[in-house]
Amino acid sequence: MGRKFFVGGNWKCNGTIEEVKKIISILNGGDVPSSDVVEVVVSPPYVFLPLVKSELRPDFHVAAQNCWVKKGGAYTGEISAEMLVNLDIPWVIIGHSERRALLGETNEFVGDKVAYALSKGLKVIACVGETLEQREAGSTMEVVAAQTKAIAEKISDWSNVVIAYEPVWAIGTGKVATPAQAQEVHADLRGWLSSNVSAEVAESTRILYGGSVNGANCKELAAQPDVDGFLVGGASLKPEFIDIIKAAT
Ligand SMILES: CCCS(=O)(=O)CCC(=O)O
Repeated sequence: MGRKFFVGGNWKCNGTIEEVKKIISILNGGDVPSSDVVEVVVSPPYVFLPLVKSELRPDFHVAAQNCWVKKGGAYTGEISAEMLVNLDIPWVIIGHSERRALLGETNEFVGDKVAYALSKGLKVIACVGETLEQREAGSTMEVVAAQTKAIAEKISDWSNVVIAYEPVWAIGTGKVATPAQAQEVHADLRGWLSSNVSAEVAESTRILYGGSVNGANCKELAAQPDVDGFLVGGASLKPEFIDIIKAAT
């Protein structure tokens, strides 16, 4: 059985209710393949989660951009896994590079958060990826394997995990990995899963590409055998997000 194509939209915006409602309207009017062909999940800033959940078309789903885990009884004021469950928000993005770089989220902490979110019944988009310096040093796969290992050490059930490979140097920069670069890392990552987790997990786990995906480059990226979809930034706030969903193969 093939892996269902997955398109996530990460609405990293300082938006207003009016802007969010406009995006919802664009999505609700979009002519896209059925949910049997492509799984669509959009991730607004926390404050808009209930609004998007209530107004978004039923064949699209909602994710939070992070969740906090109860550590020593304190929350950071962000949204917790338990609150997402209470709000009936099924997905959460964990380990985004901006949190790793700016908030010091370590590989182990990301692994703990993935395990905790899964334990509460959430589905997780787990982000991994290297910086430009790490790529130029030739350590891309070493970095991505270590990030994935930290997750693999904390979970046993991968059925609710999607991995998003984000070359940090392509996020919000307009630089995009070439299809060959994306395919190489995705294939190596799938090989790592096969060797270190299981052939079944390697075969069934969707690996998304994220980093300046747009309506112009999505088709060629989607044609790569180990690219199972996208986690889209800026373009997910625009009508071209419908075109990216249509790139589903
Ligand atoms: C894997 C995360 C990708 S993302 O959500 O940061 C969007 C990347 C972009 O800005 O194009």
